[in-house]
Amino acid sequence: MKIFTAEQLYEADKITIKKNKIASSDLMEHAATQVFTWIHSRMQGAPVPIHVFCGIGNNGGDGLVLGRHLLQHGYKVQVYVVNFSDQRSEDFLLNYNRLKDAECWPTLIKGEGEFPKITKDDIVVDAIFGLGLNRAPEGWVKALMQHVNDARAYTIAVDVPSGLYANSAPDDMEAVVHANMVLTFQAPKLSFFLPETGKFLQSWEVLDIGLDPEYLNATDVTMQLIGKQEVLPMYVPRQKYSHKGNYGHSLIIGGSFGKIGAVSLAGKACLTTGAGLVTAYIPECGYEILQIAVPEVMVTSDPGKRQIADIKFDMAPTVIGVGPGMGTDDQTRNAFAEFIRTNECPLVIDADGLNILAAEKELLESLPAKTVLTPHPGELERLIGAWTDDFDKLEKTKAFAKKYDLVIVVKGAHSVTVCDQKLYINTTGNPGMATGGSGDVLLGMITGLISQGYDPLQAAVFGVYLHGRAADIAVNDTSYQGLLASDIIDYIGDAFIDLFKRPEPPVHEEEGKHE
Ligand SMILES: NC(=O)C1=CN([C@@H]2O[C@H](COP(=O)(O)OP(=O)(O)OC[C@H]3O[C@@H](n4cnc5c(N)ncnc54)[C@H](OP(=O)(O)O)[C@@H]3O)[C@@H](O)[C@H]2O)[C@@H](O)CC1
Ligand SMILES: Nc1ncnc2c1ncn2[C@@H]1O[C@H](COP(=O)(O)OP(=O)(O)O)[C@@H](O)[C@H]1O
Ligand SMILES: [K+]
Repeated sequence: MKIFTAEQLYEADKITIKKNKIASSDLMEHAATQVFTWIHSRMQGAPVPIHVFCGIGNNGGDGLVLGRHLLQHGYKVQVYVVNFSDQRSEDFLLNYNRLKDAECWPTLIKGEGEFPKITKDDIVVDAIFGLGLNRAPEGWVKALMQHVNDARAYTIAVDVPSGLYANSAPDDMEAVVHANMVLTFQAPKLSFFLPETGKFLQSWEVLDIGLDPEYLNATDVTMQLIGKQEVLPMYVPRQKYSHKGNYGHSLIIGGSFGKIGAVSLAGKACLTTGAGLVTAYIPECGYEILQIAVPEVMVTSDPGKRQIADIKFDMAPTVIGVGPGMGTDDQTRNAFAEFIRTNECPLVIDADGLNILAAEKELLESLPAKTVLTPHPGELERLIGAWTDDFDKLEKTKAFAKKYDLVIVVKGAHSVTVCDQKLYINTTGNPGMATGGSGDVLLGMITGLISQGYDPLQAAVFGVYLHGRAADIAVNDTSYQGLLASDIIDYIGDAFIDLFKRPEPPVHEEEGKHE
């Protein structure tokens, strides 16, 4: 799914109005009616008090339209105008008058003494600020937002939680509405997926408000949300007459005394994702451990007993995954540096491989084009330096990826793959994955996909998707707490099968009956 910037959405707005010869108020009516339908289909007329807070721009206008529909359907609704300015947008005014014609007089809020009482069993609709926010809300407006947050009522934000920008960090983290649900127009916004801003919402849904599909299809975006629809076209089926030689030979380099498990996880994940052959290159101490732990993986041992000391192997791998459990001992560091200087094979690098690269930045110049790096935030910071906020982090990662021609997977709740100035934001995965070893599994999976012929960007995007999806299926059996990295491997097969499952048809109230 495409993620548009606020500017692109404003442009789509204009084009839709012009092309369809409609008034902007028609678009507002349509958009806000979708919000109404969403709420109405869930509340079914329940007499729960609904507080609709409207700003004075078009986001507020949406709130007024919604208020009118709720009222006309008999809901217990109170509409407030958050009067932070005496200006009003044209469509706000139009809908203000329509609301009055429907015999509803919104309450004007002009200061702190005028905040309404909200209980936690009420419903709040936040239509204070939308995409037009251009500075931090201050004074009593900020206090009102905090009043809403303190009430802990179920809060539905229209388009965006007020105080949040679509594609930059809020100026004041205290001046943002916390939304249980965001009903966002036409496309999700980048800020929904980054840790510092995503925390302001629990869930989101896109409402199709009918913006011009031709414009939306033709407009190039630099950000994409990656779900099943996006990865399915990447999937390459297995051929009937193929043999293991068709699916590549992966080499996994890593491990040290006490951390052989990291290689065993990566090697097994690599095979389970479909690599034809996998060899592990590890220090001598891990030889028997690995042979016993994963019999399908072949093992070559390094001359170093407890850590890698000199990376030399007698084979021609299709791809090399390097770093898990490797350590950063001086000997290992020298061996890794020498390996990077002479290597020409495609690479996927994680963990200590990244730490050594961060300490010896000149090595970055020797990486093959489109080498995949999979840093967690700590490793990323060592590589690219500190950032001011999540958006700055992505900009810096883009610049770094461009400079060295890399594919970088910024790992997190929504892992973001960065390549050629574009962002691919993953939608699968869950907090159960915050457990030791899950990154090793990811390295193995991406390596396994490159081994089979996926290009590095596709391997990263598809690998991150499958990794998260496997964990999402696994937690049905394991719980979040009980999920281990090895469980993710056990469910990789289910994640592949799931690619071809259609969503269940909606169930009617009569249990078990499908439409
Ligand atoms: N795009 C679409 O497809 C469609 C969009 N629609 C809806 O329009 C929404 C965008 O509406 P919008 O442009 O009128 O901006 P909105 O967020 O209501 O408010 C801006 C107002 O607030 C002010 N202001 C800003 N920051 C401030 C601050 N910190 N503290 C105080 N004031 C501040 C600013 O004025 P200023 O003071 O800067 O002169 C301005 O008056 C969008 O999110 C969606 O809900 C749908 O109806 C139809 C289809
Ligand atoms: N809260 C979360 N939601 C979704 N995915 C997560 C979450 N926490 C961690 N992950 C995923 O788990 C993996 C953790 O990797 P990493 O930190 O390198 O772990 P380790 O070093 O223990 O192997 C990443 O792919 C990350 O995206
Ligand atoms: K809002």
